[in-house]
Amino acid sequence: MSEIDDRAAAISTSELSKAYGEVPALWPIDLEVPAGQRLSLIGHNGSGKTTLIRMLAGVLEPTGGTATIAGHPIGSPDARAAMSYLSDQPVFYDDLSVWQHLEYIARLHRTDDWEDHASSLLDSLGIAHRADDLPITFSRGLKQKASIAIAFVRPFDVMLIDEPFVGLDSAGRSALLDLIAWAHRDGASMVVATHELTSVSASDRLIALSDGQVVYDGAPVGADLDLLVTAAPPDEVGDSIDPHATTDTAPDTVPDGEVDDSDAE
Ligand SMILES: Nc1ncnc2c1ncn2[C@@H]1O[C@H](COP(=O)(O)OP(=O)(O)OP(=O)(O)O)[C@@H](O)[C@H]1O
Repeated sequence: MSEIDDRAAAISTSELSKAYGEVPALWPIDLEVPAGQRLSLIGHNGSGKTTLIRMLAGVLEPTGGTATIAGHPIGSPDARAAMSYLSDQPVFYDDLSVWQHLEYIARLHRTDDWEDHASSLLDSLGIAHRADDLPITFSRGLKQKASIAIAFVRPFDVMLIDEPFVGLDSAGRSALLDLIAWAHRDGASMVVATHELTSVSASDRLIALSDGQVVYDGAPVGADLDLLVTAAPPDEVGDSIDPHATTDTAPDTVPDGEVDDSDAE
């Protein structure tokens, strides 16, 4: 018998949307991700995955709608405290080593006994020997590994992960999959946007986006992943896809000439 999880939903959105100028990047989406769920987000290039993740992370202003993380409005201090965000574009402080990044983030989130956890993260990612180096001097893959360690060193209820496998060697990929599985087993909600379709089957749930609209929301098992990443938006979707309900109106408030407004954390 499964235990009842009475925590607030990991993610809840109501008509959350984003447009750039007159172009909708994400149509209004109503999404409920229960606490503890492991969700994979797939879709073709430009389908809206990063847009959704960045709005949830509180680093990109929505055009319309609302959303919460662990019951807290996105962008609020409580939402940031509950959520760890692993961006697709690693950003580091110029003058901090990997270890100093880990210490800074752990202390910022008042993490006790972080050193052992930090050491084991660096070991599992194979970068313990680079702990005292500046991550800004790293290769793309090493930066990604440092960024993964930083995301996992602090406590979180929800982790938002965008394209985490880019640049990773097979050992790094496998270490990351282990970390995601470990955090999920520990009760965290994991949302992973990815083109790495082989990683999807371990999820509880799969959502596919196409041109900013949900074209599939269901179990990963049995889903035709190759078809889903090339699927047209709902009004053109074929019978083999189970389209999820979306609104058929474009985002209502469209700011003029808006550009992506952040990488700031
Ligand atoms: N700063 C921006 N200004 C204008 N349009 C943007 C901006 N950022 C994203 N877009 C557009 O929003 C749409 C969704 O982009 P998004 O980055 O969310 O896609 P994605 O699914 O993450 O793509 P990829 O798989 O290539 O990472 C695309 O059409 C993209 O061109």
